[in-house]
Amino acid sequence: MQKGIIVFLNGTSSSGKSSIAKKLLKQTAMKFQHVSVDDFFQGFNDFVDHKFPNLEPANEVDQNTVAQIIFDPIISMCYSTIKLFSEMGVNVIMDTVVDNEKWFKTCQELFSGHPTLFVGVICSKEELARREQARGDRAIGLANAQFDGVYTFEKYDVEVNTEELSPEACAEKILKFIRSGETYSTFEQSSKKSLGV
Ligand SMILES: Nc1ncnc2c1ncn2[C@@H]1O[C@H](COP(=O)(O)OP(=O)(O)OP(=O)(O)O)[C@@H](O)[C@H]1O
Repeated sequence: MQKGIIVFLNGTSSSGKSSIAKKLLKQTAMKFQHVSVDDFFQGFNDFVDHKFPNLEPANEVDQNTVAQIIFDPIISMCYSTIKLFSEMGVNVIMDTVVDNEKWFKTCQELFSGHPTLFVGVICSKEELARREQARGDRAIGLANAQFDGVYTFEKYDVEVNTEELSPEACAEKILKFIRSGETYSTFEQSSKKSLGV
């Protein structure tokens, strides 16, 4: 049974991942599903808001504790969903920032044996800062904070520089690689420098 391709878009916030994903979804030559971790967090927030509208916490819970209790399982759920879709033969675009070694290794373990196309979505710090200002819906400095944790790889299957290429051209470059029939070996062989967990 043929597994679905996982298109792993590796880029910081504002690098252009969602814009590329939109173009991949719009074309008709090949079908994809778009899986973003944001949707899983949104689902959790909606669940709490609707199911527990009168929740009155008796304790202050700090961000680290929240992250340990709920962020990790939510992120795991997102990655597992991607794996499941691939197992079902569905092509998936993975649109989430993986900026630490722990989560990168988790993806590698989970996606082992699944064709994972490793795409470097490249953009300079200066342009990321400019986009962040222009968007107004992301914390200023977020991309810069993620930069060193995200761009730690020497090799990708496909590299797209979003300062030079439009989202359409980036999507076309990715599709061209898929059509070429080359195998995707880079992801399994990659390792992230130890940059914190
Ligand atoms: N190839 C491109 N050329 C020019 N501008 C771009 C390009 N790709 C994205 N942008 C612009 O950069 C901004 C961020 O793009 P996008 O939402 O695709 O990034 P992202 O990586 O998905 O960010 P996040 O992870 O924060 O959701 C948008 O304003 C978008 O219009």
